[in-house]
Amino acid sequence: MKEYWTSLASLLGVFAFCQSLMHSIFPPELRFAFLKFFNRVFHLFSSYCYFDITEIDGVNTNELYNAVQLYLSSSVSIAGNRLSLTRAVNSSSITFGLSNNDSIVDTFNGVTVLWEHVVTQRQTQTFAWRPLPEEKRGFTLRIKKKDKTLILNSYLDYIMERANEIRRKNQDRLLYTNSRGGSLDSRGHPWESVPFKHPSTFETLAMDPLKKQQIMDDLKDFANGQVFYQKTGRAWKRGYLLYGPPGTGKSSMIAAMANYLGYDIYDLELTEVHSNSELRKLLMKTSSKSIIVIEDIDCSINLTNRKKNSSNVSSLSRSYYEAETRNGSGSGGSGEEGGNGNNNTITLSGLLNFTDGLWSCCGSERIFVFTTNHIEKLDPALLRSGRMDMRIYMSFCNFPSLKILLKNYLGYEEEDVGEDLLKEMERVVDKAEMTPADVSEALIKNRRDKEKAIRDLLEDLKSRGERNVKDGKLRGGNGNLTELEVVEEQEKRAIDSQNGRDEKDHDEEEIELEDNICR
Ligand SMILES: Nc1ncnc2c1ncn2[C@@H]1O[C@H](COP(=O)(O)OP(=O)(O)OP(=O)(O)O)[C@@H](O)[C@H]1O
Ligand SMILES: [Mg+2]
Repeated sequence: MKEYWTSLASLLGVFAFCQSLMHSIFPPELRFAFLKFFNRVFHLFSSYCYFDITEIDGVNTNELYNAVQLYLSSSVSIAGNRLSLTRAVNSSSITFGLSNNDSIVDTFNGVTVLWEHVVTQRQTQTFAWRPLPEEKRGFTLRIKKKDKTLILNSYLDYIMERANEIRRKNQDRLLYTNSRGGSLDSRGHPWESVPFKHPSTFETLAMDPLKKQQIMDDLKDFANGQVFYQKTGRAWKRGYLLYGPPGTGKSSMIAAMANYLGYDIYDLELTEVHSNSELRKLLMKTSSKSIIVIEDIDCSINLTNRKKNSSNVSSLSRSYYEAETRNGSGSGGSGEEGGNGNNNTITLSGLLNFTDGLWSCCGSERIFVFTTNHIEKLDPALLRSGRMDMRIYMSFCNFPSLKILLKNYLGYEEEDVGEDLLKEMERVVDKAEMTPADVSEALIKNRRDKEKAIRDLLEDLKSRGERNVKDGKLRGGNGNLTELEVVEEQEKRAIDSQNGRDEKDHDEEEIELEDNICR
């Protein structure tokens, strides 16, 4: 051991001597050339190669630098003992990072690499369009030469992907709206955004637990389904239709979906969109991993009459034709649209293209959610599978939902309520047809006195149930209208109206055809 130290000291001594000799004998240019040469020889024989990832590339920020910083933050937070902490704008969490000139080892597919965070003082401020930071920051990646192909092909991609995930997790999600009408912001963006902080989650959502689990599984399958969608040649998107009476949790469900998947929400206000092409532009400006929501689709716009009375143009193509000519003239709707006196120039075809056509694939991993209180009013074209992959009926408060609400608002488990009261509630809850919103209100009102809250709620449930039976609102021998019956009834009505419309459309088309032939 002693010998080893002696030889190392003598080697260093020789090196120092050579250096001082160089300083005294050789001019700086020669010294620099020698060092460069020495460096080259060293790299030639070294088994490592190095990659520099600087923070600023020319005058642009290097995205890879930010990605590496974020990526390393996930491993540094566990391993490092001197860390830098940052908190980004729009973020409610803190990110750990490597301190200046610190290094860390990472392993990828069995290959070990070394990252060094290099910070040096910027020497002179060269001319730049924007002031550069005083410090020059960058990462140096050291890898074995034999691993170069693997690293360059997949490691850096992996880092970018992981960084995006971390960014999404750390950053507050955004809620976008197009309420500014067709006007653009200074960056040419048609959407305005605010941080999205809705507290609704699947845990707080009152609905049948089995149905809830089904929806959660469906969402997870979708989010993890990149390979599946690619393999089957389908666009990576999914449509959900939420329907049911007001106050049954449709909007809360959307918030829960966004919180569950970590997606942004685009709340599309159809009445603010003036044409099909504007709709397309809005779609193009949405990001992937997002939920595009059209609430109360039956009220937003008259979308039921896809085919309209027309003189000499096929009605379906007419709706396209109308939209396009109006776009061409640049007007916001001249009044002849659809022949229904409605100034809005969006057509059902435009909307279907938005969710379903080629344009819908200009991003990926997107969910479309439509909500309505009246499924029977919707055009069947909107309901067909592929467009609405899942139709979810949000029902009046039933017993499983009631138990969830009691837990949410009073912190009560079943045993806290008491067996008799619980049975009584179970007996009356379906007949009462109270929405979860009504039940929530009743519980919030008395949340300081939990027993009173339960008593009042039970009274409320009973009196509403009796009233419903008396008014003949409920059907069946015992006056019970089951949730299944409600769903069946609504869907049947929707399908009936589809058949009716199809027949009517068919007749109209035949008349049109005859007219055209005569002409
Ligand atoms: N299923 C539910 N689970 C938990 N809370 C609910 C549920 N349904 C309604 N609520 C409560 O009632 C309020 C209103 O619900 P929400 O806005 O989600 O209903 P909605 O179905 O979207 O109504 P509308 O059809 O009028 O838009 C929510 O703030 C929530 O607190
Ligand atoms: Mg709503």
